[in-house]
Amino acid sequence: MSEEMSADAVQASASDLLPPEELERRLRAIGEERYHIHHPFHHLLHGGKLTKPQVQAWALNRYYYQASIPAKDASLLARLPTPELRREWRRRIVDHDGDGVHPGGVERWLKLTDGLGLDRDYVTSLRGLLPGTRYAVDAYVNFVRYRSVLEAVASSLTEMFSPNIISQRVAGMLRNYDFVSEETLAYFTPRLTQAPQDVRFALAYVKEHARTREQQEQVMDALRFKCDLLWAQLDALHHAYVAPGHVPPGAWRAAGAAPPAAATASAVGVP
Ligand SMILES: O=C(O)c1cc(C(=O)O)c2c(n1)C(=O)C(=O)c1cc(C(=O)O)[nH]c1-2
Repeated sequence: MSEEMSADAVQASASDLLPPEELERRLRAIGEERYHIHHPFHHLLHGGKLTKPQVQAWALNRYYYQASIPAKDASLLARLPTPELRREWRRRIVDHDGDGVHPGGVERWLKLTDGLGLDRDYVTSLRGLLPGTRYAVDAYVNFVRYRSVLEAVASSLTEMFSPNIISQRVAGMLRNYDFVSEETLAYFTPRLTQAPQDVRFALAYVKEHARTREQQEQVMDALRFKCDLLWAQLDALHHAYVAPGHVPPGAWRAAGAAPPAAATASAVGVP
């Protein structure tokens, strides 16, 4: 009997709507736990522990994230029901794509890959991407395309935590690497003001539009999903370029790096 009652109590609390401030508190707690600021690759990057080719690999792979953001925002824009919402979301696309006069984030990211000595045509061809990068980024674009508008908006909320990671990354990289400069890292400067603006809107939206406990859970799950896909991108980089150093066939390798074992074997006639 008492067991049944406690099951009922659990059921009742699961269906209780959280006050919006409590939803926000839980969202922030998800970031505290799961954001990629805790990933070992991030610590190596800003701590100056990576070689230039490893930093090049990061920039090359992350280009795909940057280039895909406006595509995911455009697919959401098409589903937004009011001019006010569309105007807000359109601003994000301009932030990334530029307006034809002022460069946007994608172009600024290419300044970073240029500055690191990567060939622009090769970067934008996406030929050197890690499979893990491709799958993680595509999962984000598809999530936004196929889930509810509420979940799609919620999945952008990792930006609540991005000013911290960006500040740490930029300060650390400028201090620790002689091959980067303020100019090559200029991508990040506008993000420090754009991200909080994006977040103000997205957070207010989910707090207002998650009207059932189930929807609030969906919002939290969307943020977990997004944290995971950012994490998975750094996992892929770490596995390929730090340890154990298994670069997948076809993925970018530093000039002069050893070819894959299979290629070496076949070159000397070993089956
Ligand atoms: O540097 C970072 O670690 C980082 C993280 C994130 C994020 O948390 O999703 C974004 C960005 N940067 C970023 O530059 C950016 O334009 C961006 C857009 C979005 C989004 O989900 O719409 N996230 C992020």
